[in-house]
Amino acid sequence: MLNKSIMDGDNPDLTEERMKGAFDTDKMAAVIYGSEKFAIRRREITESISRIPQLADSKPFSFMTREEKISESCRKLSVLSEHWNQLIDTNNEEEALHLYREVLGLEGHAFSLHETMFIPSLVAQANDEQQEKWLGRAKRREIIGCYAQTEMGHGTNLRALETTATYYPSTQEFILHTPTETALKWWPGALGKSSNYAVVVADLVIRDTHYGAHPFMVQLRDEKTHNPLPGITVGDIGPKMAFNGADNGFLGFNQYKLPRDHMLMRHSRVEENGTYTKPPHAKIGYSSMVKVRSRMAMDQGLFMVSALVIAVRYSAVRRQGFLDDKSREVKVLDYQTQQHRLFPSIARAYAFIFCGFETIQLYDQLLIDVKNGDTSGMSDLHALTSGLKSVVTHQTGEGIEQARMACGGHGYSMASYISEIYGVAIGGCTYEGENMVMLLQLARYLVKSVELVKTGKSKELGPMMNYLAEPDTQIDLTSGPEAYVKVFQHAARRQVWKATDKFHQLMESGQSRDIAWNNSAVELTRASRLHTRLYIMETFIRRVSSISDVSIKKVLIDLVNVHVNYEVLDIGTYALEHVSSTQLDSIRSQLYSSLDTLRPNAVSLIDSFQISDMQLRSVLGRRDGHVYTNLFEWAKASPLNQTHVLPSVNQYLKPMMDKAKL
Ligand SMILES: CC(C)(COP(=O)(O)OP(=O)(O)OC[C@H]1O[C@@H](n2cnc3c(N)ncnc32)[C@H](O)[C@@H]1OP(=O)(O)O)[C@@H](O)C(=O)NCCC(=O)NCCSC(=O)/C=C/CCCCCCCCCCCCC(=O)O
Ligand SMILES: Cc1cc2nc3c(=O)[nH]c(=O)nc-3n(C[C@H](O)[C@H](O)[C@H](O)COP(=O)(O)OP(=O)(O)OC[C@H]3O[C@@H](n4cnc5c(N)ncnc54)[C@H](O)[C@@H]3O)c2cc1C
Repeated sequence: MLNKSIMDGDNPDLTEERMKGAFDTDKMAAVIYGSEKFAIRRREITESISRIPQLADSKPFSFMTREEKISESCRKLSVLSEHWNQLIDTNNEEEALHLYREVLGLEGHAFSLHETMFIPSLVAQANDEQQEKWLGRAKRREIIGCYAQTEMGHGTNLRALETTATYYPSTQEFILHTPTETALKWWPGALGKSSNYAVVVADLVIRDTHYGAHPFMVQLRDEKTHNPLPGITVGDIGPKMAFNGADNGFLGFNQYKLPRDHMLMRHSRVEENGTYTKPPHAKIGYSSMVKVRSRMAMDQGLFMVSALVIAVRYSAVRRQGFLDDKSREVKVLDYQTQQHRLFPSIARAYAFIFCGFETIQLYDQLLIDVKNGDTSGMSDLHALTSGLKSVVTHQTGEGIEQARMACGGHGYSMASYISEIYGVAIGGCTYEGENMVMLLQLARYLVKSVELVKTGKSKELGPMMNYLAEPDTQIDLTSGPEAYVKVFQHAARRQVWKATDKFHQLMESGQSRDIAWNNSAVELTRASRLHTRLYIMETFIRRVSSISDVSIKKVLIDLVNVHVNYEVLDIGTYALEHVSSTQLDSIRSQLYSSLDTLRPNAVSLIDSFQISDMQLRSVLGRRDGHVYTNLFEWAKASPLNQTHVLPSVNQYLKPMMDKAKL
């Protein structure tokens, strides 16, 4: 069987789609998840979870209050604690993330930041003795940690953080203090109620000299009672647009004492007498953010896929209107507009995930290099991940919203669960650095690269930057996807140079650097987006070219064709400077025919992600495709439907109507 999702009793429309698939979905899963071994492990973990009934949701998330969601995830975490070693290799981050996604979902939980930022901060920033003291405890989950950096008044501008950590050689202690209301830590995930420890980022002060943001390991709560320790004010910041299973929190310090060895000292040090040793790279303390940004292409790709699994399956069973055959309504997936709405996002999701693999590996390598004293790769990865997190979060938001609309009215219902996926995913446009700000970080790197070319130092260009020094050439669009890469290179190069020239001209006209930068900022962000989209396209093509299995490669080439045609048309205003409007018309025709080519494999392409019904938490997107029965059952389970007459009717509406009758 080529599509491993075929089951007796499924909706025949979906079975028909699965029969049409021209490739083996297990083999595709191995490509998506990087190896056959991991794809198998994912399935095994999912299977093992299904044998532990206490790990199932006690009721649909959409019917739970925020308090119930938090309690439910804590209940499951306590069940999981009995099964960790039997379910996963606890040293394998990807296995742990898969387990969390299955059992706890995407709405957040007590350990949301423990694995993603707290432990990585200890790994990257704590010295060997500190790791000896805390890392094992954190990994065994004896303590729960989070990452507390953002303050109510400042998130983006780290240099303006107000929380101080002042060192006193006489007592060999730091005093952590929150000098103003705006200095309250505000937003850290799992800080409010769950965590008893935090990596706190504070301005290091020694003898009135401010050394800027540094990380400190801080105990927040008593390990026996879980009460906040004296000098600490901590709580939950309230409900959010989504992600309400997490207790994002606030935190204030009132002259809170911290032993000297609680500053994380792998890279910078404060000696007993207050002597400060600076780190080998000024931004090395920012590594936890780079770690998360390097994961975001993968994580956002998976968010988009979840919405697409729902929308594509639903579109294959939803019949509405007629095409040729007037005896039976068509599957809405047969409409060109529906395909145009969904298939380019499927292509982007694959592309993001392939990019994500690369950037995760680049971060892991950087960690090793930095440990060995080599910080030379930091700027490259910072620039790359800054652009990538901004582009993928924005496009993921767009893709998920299109998926919702593609499900018509039912997409708007919580039964689809798409609104929750959307709400969680677009948080990524903000966290780990607001998107515009991060695009401008990449732009700094791009501008410097142009300056290298201008001053004859092209040899010093970083990875991916050589195209900035190349001349424009004729593009032969019949020569395959590489020609589309050339279009993107031309468009990105032109925009990067244009934005840089504008910035330089404004400075030459007398504007200060900062003002000239601000007056060029929109053009600079456009340059960063084009550069990043070029990187995504190149990575996608490179990954697909490396595949040896013929049937897998064939369908992925079809997907690449959708991608390159769609992307070039999407940057039409930039591309027009390099391709004629007649060529754009021909790209348009190719896009429509590539949608057609992909159509028979659409369901198998999204089934290949092997996202279980449990993980998807969507009534509309279930594997069995019995949409209408499932939807009705779900609505009947709504708390509002547990009585025929609601108390509020008796209390307010009936008396009001009765009064009106008098
Ligand atoms: C970078 C800043 C914007 C500026 O920093 P600053 O110090 O002021 O720097 P400048 O003086 O301007 O100089 C810039 C130069 O420095 C270089 N630089 C900057 N950063 C780096 C770096 N990291 N490495 C190398 N070099 C760097 C830069 O290139 C410049 O160089 P040059 O001068 O041009 O040569 C900084 O202020 C900043 O980073 N701001 C952003 C702040 C930020 O990102 N905050 C993040 C806070 S933490 C957070 O947000 C956490 C969120 C967690 C969310 C997790 C939620 C998960 C939800 C998903 C649920 C999924 C569930 C599924 C299950 C599961 O997976 O668990
Ligand atoms: C779901 C979620 C989870 C989070 N988790 C954590 C966590 O675990 N730990 C933690 O410490 N923090 C966390 N945060 C906080 C998050 O990191 C910050 O909100 C984020 O970095 C953005 O900073 P800000 O809120 O200060 O935005 P602001 O910087 O105030 O952004 C407001 C506007 O100003 C613009 N702007 C600001 N500066 C510039 C500039 N220099 N140039 C151009 N435009 C600019 C932005 O583009 C934006 O349009 C979380 C946030 C969310 C939403």
